[in-house]
Amino acid sequence: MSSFYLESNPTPEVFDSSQEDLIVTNRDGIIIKASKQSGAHYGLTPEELLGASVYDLEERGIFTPAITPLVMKEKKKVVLVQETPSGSRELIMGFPLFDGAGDVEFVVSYSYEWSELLVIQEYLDGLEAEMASLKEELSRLRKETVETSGLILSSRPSLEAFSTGFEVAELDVPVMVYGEHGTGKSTLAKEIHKRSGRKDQAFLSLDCRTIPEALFERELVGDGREKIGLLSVADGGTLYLEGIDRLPLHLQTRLAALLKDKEFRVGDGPEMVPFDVRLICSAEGDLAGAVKDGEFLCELYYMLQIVPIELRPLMERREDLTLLIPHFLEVFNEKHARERELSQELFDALMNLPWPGNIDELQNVMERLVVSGREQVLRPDHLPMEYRLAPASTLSDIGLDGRSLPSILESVEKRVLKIAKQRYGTTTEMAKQLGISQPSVVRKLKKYEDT
Ligand SMILES: Nc1ncnc2c1ncn2[C@@H]1O[C@H](COP(=O)(O)OP(=O)(O)OP(=O)(O)O)[C@@H](O)[C@H]1O
Repeated sequence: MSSFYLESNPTPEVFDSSQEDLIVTNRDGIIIKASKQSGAHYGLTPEELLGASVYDLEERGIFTPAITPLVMKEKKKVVLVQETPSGSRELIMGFPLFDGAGDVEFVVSYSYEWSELLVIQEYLDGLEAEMASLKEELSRLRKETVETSGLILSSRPSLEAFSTGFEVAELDVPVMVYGEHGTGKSTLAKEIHKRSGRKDQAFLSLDCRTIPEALFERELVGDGREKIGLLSVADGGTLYLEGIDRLPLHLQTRLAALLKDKEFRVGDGPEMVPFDVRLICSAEGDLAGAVKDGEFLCELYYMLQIVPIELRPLMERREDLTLLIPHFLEVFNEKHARERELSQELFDALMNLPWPGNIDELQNVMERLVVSGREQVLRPDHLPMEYRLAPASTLSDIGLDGRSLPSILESVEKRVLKIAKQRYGTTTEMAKQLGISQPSVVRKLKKYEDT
């Protein structure tokens, strides 16, 4: 029941000055107030309406039908369409006004001419068309963001990783992407989505490394009020969970339950909402090892580890690096309207840096190079300070006086190891580049650690 209660006067001052078509009737159906605009649609003046009975007007075919009896009966707002004697159509809304005992004492009716509504309809149609074109634009933009053009896949490890991803893209199975920070895990996830049957739906990411624990579940399922969960927004699409290995155990349990049930409860409501989302996850660490150490839930591991793909560090993808350097030079030259070139020395230096931050780090250094200085040809000394390698030692730097050959060779070995560590980052790569075994590299590093 509507709750308009009548305090005293049902027809305040504002009613008399109203430009709208308003009529007030009492509970007997007698019109006790009629605004200046009322009656025009029925071919009557407001004065002719005042004191008339709506039942009479209905019988005379003027109000077809009258709204007051319906509001009296329903005791709530009623909306209907009237045919007027002139043949026009009116949309009428009637509201009850109640007395202190809760009975309908007056009925206020308000009418709009159909043609006015047509204007509103036209406006709504316009809005709808605008919405449709915005939706189209959004989906185009979404596709564009996902379409990461300019992929460089030249080394065997990256070719293998991406082609596995492309092969399984169409299969509706979870994918687990392993790799260090900045190796291209989210790029691969987007490529898989783009090539899957879900490509026209959303691709959303959630970074498990940075999301506060207390917000994780709310982020996924929403709160039933203002927050819509990712599982709803990405329904039919793909959800990329970054750094799943950093998710605390109790949230892993929650995630496993959600994935098992394929439905969730929003807020405190009784309703269970099903979802259909393909998961792609990434991890920097070794998940199998984490399972063994009791740090990763075995059940969740088996749910996610269907297609594991590994992206190797950039340092082990030299063929990619050779192309990524000129690629980013071109990208940033264009972005900053520069025409920088790389000297061969700088190119060699870039090729020999260890890039622990992988492609992200390379990208950052390339942008810094392009925007720094004024010279067109960039040299190694244009590199940010922390990337400039100490000049290679020459034998003349090594003190020979009074030293035995083994002691001099040890000094040389120590320097070589220091540079190799800086350049290649991992002991595996150092071993590969220096042509010795990895345990031998570890042993030598240990030997020179304290000297
Ligand atoms: N094969 C590639 N060719 C060209 N650019 C690439 C390639 N792979 C990744 N990139 C670019 O490298 C940057 C890092 O990639 P991405 O964000 O996918 O790495 P990530 O492993 O997901 O990083 P993080 O662990 O920090 O989330 C991005 O700017 C991306 O566009």
